[in-house]
Amino acid sequence: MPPRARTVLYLPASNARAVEKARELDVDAVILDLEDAVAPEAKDAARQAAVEAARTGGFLGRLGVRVNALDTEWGETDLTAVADAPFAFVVVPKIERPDHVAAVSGRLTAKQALWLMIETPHALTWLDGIAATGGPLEALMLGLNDLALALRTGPSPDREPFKPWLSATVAAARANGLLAIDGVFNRLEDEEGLIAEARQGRLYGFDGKSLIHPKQINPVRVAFAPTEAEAAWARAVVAAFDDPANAGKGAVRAAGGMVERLHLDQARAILAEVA
Ligand SMILES: CC(C)(COP(=O)(O)OP(=O)(O)OC[C@H]1O[C@@H](n2cnc3c(N)ncnc32)[C@H](O)[C@@H]1OP(=O)(O)O)[C@@H](O)C(=O)NCCC(=O)NCCSC(=O)C[C@H](O)C(=O)O
Ligand SMILES: [Mg+2]
Repeated sequence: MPPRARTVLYLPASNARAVEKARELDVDAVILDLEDAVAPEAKDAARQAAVEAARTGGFLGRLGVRVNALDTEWGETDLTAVADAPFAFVVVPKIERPDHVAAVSGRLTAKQALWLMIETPHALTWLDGIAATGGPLEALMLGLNDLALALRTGPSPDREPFKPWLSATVAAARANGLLAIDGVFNRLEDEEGLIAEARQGRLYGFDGKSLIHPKQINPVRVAFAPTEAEAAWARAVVAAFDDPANAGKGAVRAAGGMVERLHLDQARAILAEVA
């Protein structure tokens, strides 16, 4: 079972204050960014700061690092440095094809998982092959800022142009036992919009969402947790199958509808999330 990843917080590894703050934040995962959040002139210092932060430890969430794309001048140095540090996972951006994944997988330590950003048109066309590469691969993360740019999509309140890719990413992740992490929400002051987008992501099947600010943590954690109605449904399903009158039945009545044993598994999964 992959680890919980409802709340995944990015921060620039070059921002010492944010790194310090991230240690006390109750998130499922923290990603120290070496890529887009770090200016070119700060790349070397950020890499060093990330490695030091990992060695010092003390983060409540699992600690990951996002390296620069492997075809940039920093990618190779980043990968060598972070593979030598105690990061639980390494995020690689701008992956385009399955053979790119194989080149990275062999560079990580046995304890490091690999998370891949799906954020280029090529990655969309190679999605199934990328997701099936196995090895240390643990998660697919959508990079919707880069995708919007590359696909030339326009703004849409409901992420209309991305809907096929939201579904395809979740399907590729599910088919390969991976986590599916939704993209970031850029509008820092729009909590209502953040909640709506997080709920949409959960509806599409994502395990969690990428975050860029501490104030996004709580709304997203709540949006990804089972609702009271879902928990009530799950309790009713479990109770129905526990009822001796239903012993040996595959399909029974519960919560006003028909449920089968597959729903019992779903109900147990929901109750495990509530706990
Ligand atoms: C977006 C920000 C630049 C905003 O910064 P700022 O206005 O300075 O923040 P605040 O003053 O509101 O900060 C309040 C306190 O919280 C700390 N803080 C802020 N952000 C973070 C964070 N992400 N993690 C931890 N702590 C954070 C501040 O230090 C303040 O602390 P204190 O001094 O104690 O009050 C900034 O939030 C930021 O840099 N966010 C992260 C940006 C980032 O990492 N981007 C890269 C990943 S997203 C991406 O690339 C998407 C993908 O690739 C795609 O293509 O879509
Ligand atoms: Mg990106």
